Amino acid sequence: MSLHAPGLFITFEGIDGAGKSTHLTTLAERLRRHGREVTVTREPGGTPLAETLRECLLHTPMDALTEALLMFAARRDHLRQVIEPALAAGQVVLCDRFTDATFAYQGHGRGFDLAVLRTLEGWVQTMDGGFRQPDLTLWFDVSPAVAASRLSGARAPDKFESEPRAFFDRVAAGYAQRAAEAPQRFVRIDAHVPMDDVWQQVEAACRQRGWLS
Ligand SMILES: Nc1ncnc2c1ncn2[C@@H]1O[C@H](COP(=O)(O)OP(=O)(O)O)[C@@H](O)[C@H]1O
Ligand SMILES: Cc1cn([C@H]2C[C@H](O)[C@@H](COP(=O)(O)OP(=O)(O)O)O2)c(=O)[nH]c1=O
Repeated sequence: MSLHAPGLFITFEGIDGAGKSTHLTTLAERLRRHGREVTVTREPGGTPLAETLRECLLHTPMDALTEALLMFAARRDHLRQVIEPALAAGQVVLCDRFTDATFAYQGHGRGFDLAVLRTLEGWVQTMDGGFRQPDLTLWFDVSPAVAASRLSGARAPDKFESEPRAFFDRVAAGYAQRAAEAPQRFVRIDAHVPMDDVWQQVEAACRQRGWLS
């Protein structure tokens, strides 16, 4: 019999300014109070190598294939060094973005070939124990106009946040498509509403699965 609860892999997705980081922090606190060990991490990033790649990805212009390859290279290192060991130890891994972001941003935002992304997803997420996908993806769905108003003045925009509104319209449509393709993995969170109401939806998704009481 396992000595600890099974690991859980929960990803947070949505356009910049949707409220992912805010609610990831709250969920981490709640799960810890509920007795779980929680690893909080992010993509691109989460390991020294992946954080180095993040710096390039967020600030250096490059073509869409280069961007997709670096995203997946960072992801492979992150899976091997952080995510898989934490899951094997029975922890909850809360990850700010994962592969759905690559489909939404590089695929739909930049118009890069989705079939190539599917191939890369298959290679990169095949681990010793099988194909790794999140147990749950919380998709913070908010209109690009609302997200932009939340971000304005909040922080200096990076390469992606500097993209025009039309880019974020495509990214948002990309998330909707990924969610429609995997309805058992995705939960749509209506992120237009006040923070407390957003949190209620996150909490409900976790309670339904028995992860919070
Ligand atoms: N539901 C909400 N209503 C109003 N403001 C919000 C809401 N959720 C987050 N914010 C604010 O919007 C900004 C961006 O939130 P953040 O969690 O950093 O988004 P993301 O991680 O998705 O980019 C922050 O200033 C945050 O306080
Ligand atoms: C994981 C990932 C992120 N991104 C982009 C989306 C974000 O604009 C950016 C960094 O994500 P994020 O950490 O959410 O930025 P911030 O710290 O400013 O909130 O990287 C991709 O384009 N593809 C990906 O696969």
